[in-house]
Amino acid sequence: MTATTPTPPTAPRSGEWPTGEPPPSSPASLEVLVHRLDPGLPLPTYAQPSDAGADLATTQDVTLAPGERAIVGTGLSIALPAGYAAFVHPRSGLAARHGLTVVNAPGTVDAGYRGEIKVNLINTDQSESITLRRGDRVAQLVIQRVEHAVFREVADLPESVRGTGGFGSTGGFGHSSDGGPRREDHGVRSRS
Ligand SMILES: O=c1ccn([C@H]2C[C@H](O)[C@@H](COP(=O)(O)OP(=O)(O)OP(=O)(O)O)O2)c(=O)[nH]1
Repeated sequence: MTATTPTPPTAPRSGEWPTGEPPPSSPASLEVLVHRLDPGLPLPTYAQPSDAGADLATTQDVTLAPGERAIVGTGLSIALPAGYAAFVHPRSGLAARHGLTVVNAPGTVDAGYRGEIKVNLINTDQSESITLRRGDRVAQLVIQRVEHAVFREVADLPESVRGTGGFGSTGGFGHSSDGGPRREDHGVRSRS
């Protein structure tokens, strides 16, 4: 038998997928058990093969007045493998067009949760109501691996470049690294 010499990997060019191949058109798949509490509604659906979020539909009609919240059902319960969580995110289009978002974005669905996935919606528009009909796609579910930390208490933490600088410590709207004058946000006030 002739020994084959393994082909050395070619170094990826800048911007290229590391193997030299085009990137996969869809992410690696994970089997997630799903139970339809409302068989009239679809399973979570990825609108495009490479989407991170699978759309979730509301089980009920609801009208949200400006500033109003509502918890809607999705008719779905799932069993995630241990080490995963699902996150209920808003849909960008509804947020941009109507101000519809998720109050607790992203909502966290724990691996052990077997109840119905619910969506806590809020209409942030100041003047327009929004009416959602049963079956409308109101949110998206992103499934991710999560780590469980082992919290090890120490007297001092290792140093870092940011250190203890928190909210706004790198400046206002201006870029902090371009050497130019920074546009600070002194004039910006949040409404109370
Ligand atoms: O947008 C969401 C967020 C949560 N849940 C469900 C799944 C989750 O596992 C459970 C509890 O959520 P979370 O832990 O965020 O809520 P909590 O207020 O901390 O409640 P708990 O004391 O039950 O942990 O509620 C949803 O259906 N939708």
